[in-house]
Amino acid sequence: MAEATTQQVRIERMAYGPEAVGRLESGKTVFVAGAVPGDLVEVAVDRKAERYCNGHVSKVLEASPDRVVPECPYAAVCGGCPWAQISYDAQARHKRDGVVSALARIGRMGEERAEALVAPLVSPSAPWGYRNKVELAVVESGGRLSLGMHAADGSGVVAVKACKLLDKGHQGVVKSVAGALSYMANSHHLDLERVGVRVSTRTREVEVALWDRPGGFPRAAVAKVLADACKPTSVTRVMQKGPAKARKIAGQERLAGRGSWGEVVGAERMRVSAPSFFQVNTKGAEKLVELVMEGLDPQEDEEAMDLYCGAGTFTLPLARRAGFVSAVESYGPAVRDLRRNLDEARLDNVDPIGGDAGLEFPDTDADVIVVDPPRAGLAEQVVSQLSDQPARAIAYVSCDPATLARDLARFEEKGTFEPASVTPVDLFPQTFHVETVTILKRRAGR
Ligand SMILES: C[S@@+](CC[C@H](N)C(=O)[O-])C[C@H]1O[C@@H](n2cnc3c(N)ncnc32)[C@H](O)[C@@H]1O
Repeated sequence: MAEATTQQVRIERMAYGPEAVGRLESGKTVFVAGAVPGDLVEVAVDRKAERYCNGHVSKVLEASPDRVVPECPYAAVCGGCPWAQISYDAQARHKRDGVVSALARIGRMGEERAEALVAPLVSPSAPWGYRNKVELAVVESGGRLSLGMHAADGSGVVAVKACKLLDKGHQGVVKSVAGALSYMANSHHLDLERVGVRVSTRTREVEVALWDRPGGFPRAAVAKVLADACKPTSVTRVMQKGPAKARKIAGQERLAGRGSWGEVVGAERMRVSAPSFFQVNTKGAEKLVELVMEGLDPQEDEEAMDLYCGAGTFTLPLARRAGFVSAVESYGPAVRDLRRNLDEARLDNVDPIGGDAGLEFPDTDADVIVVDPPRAGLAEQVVSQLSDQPARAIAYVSCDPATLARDLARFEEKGTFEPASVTPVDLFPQTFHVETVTILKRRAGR
């Protein structure tokens, strides 16, 4: 049956994505942008696929009790806060439900076991003003450069006066950096692909990272205009190669200041270079470290392993407590950051290994292990290698409930480790993303 272009839909739940889910008159699933579970809305259908449709709210007919007016005036047009129309309590409920559902279905645990395993969601930060990083999109049209936030409908950039997700003292930096660079582009050729800004209330450091391709670049003029706009402590240029998404870099140049960004996480001071991963929510990162340390309780006479370790968020606190740490990271800039952070912390009981976690899996017997892979989760080979370890516990930090659930099912098949707890942590309020810390314990007799 052909779907009408506008239909009344009762919204049932949130997807693990920006949209809410309901059913069209035909029974077909529709993913609706801007909706809240419990709403009765008029949906404008934008896209029809064989088994589902996508649409957006054209009118709210009956508002859900969980619907709120977003705190940010750009929420409807900017892609940064797709859940901003949902009250924070309801966001927290839907995130936990999403984790339970992934474990029950993809992890093949069943609803009852998943419900018992998943702890209440932990919210380490305020629901707004929690980010230490923002990434500005850049669009060139008719010889003019526009910088701003990615538009929710993918149609370019949204110019904003401030980003309410960014740390309170720095929300206006988006406008000053965007304004300064678009002004400069009137007189200089700037072939920017994106601009990253990292800020810290704790260290007062602000870094602007300009992502482009190798070639000529008005270094001094850019450094000067940014110094006037936002007094950064570091300005760097990151030259990419290959597809922009792959984030492979041909080189990095320090244009002004320190050439990296500093943050304090718990008791540790860390420096991170622009291309390296660092959690965007510092209080959230601290909560992850706390949950991992509580779950593993590393001892002085024990050996630890930290796979996908980045610049060392877990490596440093592990090295303070365990006798020795083998830390593996595949991305060159992050390995260099890790080495520098270990040097500055005067920690010499870590073996920093550059390479793929599976190929360079440490040739050692660990007592406790941390894994914190990207969204793709663990390679099947890594689950096997971990299952062959004599460790008493593994902390699995995940940013994707679906791949976590898949990997827990693989651990179950191997039979050595079983999950003792899964704690969802909200590092990304106003979005669908949810982080989890799973503690796996060695099964009795294994
Ligand atoms: C989610 S981040 C976690 C980083 C770090 N644990 C932290 O909290 O800051 C995942 C890290 O894994 C690294 N990575 C991605 N694929 C990898 C692989 N196959 N082997 C080792 N590291 C990898 C990425 O470069 C990134 O630094």
